[in-house]
Amino acid sequence: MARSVRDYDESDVRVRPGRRGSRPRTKERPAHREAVPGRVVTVDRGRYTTLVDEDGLPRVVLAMRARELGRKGIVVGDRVALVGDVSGADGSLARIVRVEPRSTVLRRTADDTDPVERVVVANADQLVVVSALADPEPRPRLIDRCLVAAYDADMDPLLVLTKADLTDPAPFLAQYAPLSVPHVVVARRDGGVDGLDAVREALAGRTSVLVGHSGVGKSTLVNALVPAAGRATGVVNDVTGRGRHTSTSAVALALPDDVGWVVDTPGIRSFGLAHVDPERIVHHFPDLEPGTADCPRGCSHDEEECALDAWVEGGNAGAAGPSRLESLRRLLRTRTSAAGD
Ligand SMILES: Nc1nc2c(ncn2[C@@H]2O[C@H](COP(=O)(O)OP(=O)(O)OP(=O)(O)O)[C@@H](O)[C@H]2O)c(=O)[nH]1
Ligand SMILES: [Zn+2]
Repeated sequence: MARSVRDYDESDVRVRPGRRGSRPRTKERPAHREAVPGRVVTVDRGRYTTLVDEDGLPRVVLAMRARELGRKGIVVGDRVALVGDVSGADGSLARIVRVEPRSTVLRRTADDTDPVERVVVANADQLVVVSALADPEPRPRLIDRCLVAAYDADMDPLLVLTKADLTDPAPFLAQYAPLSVPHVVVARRDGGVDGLDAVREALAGRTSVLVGHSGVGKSTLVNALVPAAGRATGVVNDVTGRGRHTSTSAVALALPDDVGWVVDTPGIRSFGLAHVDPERIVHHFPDLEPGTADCPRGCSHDEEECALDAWVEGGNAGAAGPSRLESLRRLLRTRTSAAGD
């Protein structure tokens, strides 16, 4: 994580540009008021568990929000500046004085228990939709909704299809082929996970949010990818003193060898799509997008006057044009279909 001190502007933050790792890392380090950068790994009832890596020895630092932050939300994945006791020692509590600008935000849909649509993860660049090929059956409408959420958030989607040992993945893949979404197929073999290397490769160098409904094998995957996942959660719980981690908050886990992050999202089943602008989705179909030039103003791209039909019929999007347009419209329609299914 790059240390960024250039623009700390809080009055109680003393800026010392260019110094890095000059203090010895000891548990006894006194409280000080100089901001250090950290990344939020989980949020639980007003306590933020952050990972601070000043000198290549990452440590878990528990923090609360500073008053001067006002009502600004802090979510998993946020890069923050911490002051106060940033030692990470037992019982210590730092303060978050700044939230760095976010590169992306992923919002969860409003639901029965919480009517407000909320940002759940910041700064992720890939949305990994985990789906079983069987047991439970894939839910294409839910997958489509996740793809739309990814496109809207400017995140790259990745499909991870589990349980290929139970059924042939070909029919499912055929259904998704026109979207050309990257995918990885995994299966259980000899007590291990077959295809794990391909998943690792797809996650390398990225911050990936994993979503998937219950039973698809997401935990199995996370545990295989991050052998220390259980332990990491344990550390978090030691620090927060809250016992077993039962919250439904997302948890960011560092992949071994520092090759990226995965954010596990236990409680997130769907996304709010009502306000998604069709143009943001079409933008991910570069073969079709130029054809919208002749559309009427405010075209939904799913109406009679839409210019895309003529564009595709004219062969402008190649042989795959018709199926691509059909898939695009299928995604556009998820915005109005029921959430969560
Ligand atoms: N046959 C087969 N079973 C699998 C595979 N991956 C996971 N499972 C099984 O599927 C069940 C669900 O796996 P989990 O990893 O707990 O699924 P999850 O998505 O985390 O589900 P929740 O914990 O309910 O959120 C378990 O019994 C796993 O052993 C696979 O590739 N093939
Ligand atoms: Zn149109």
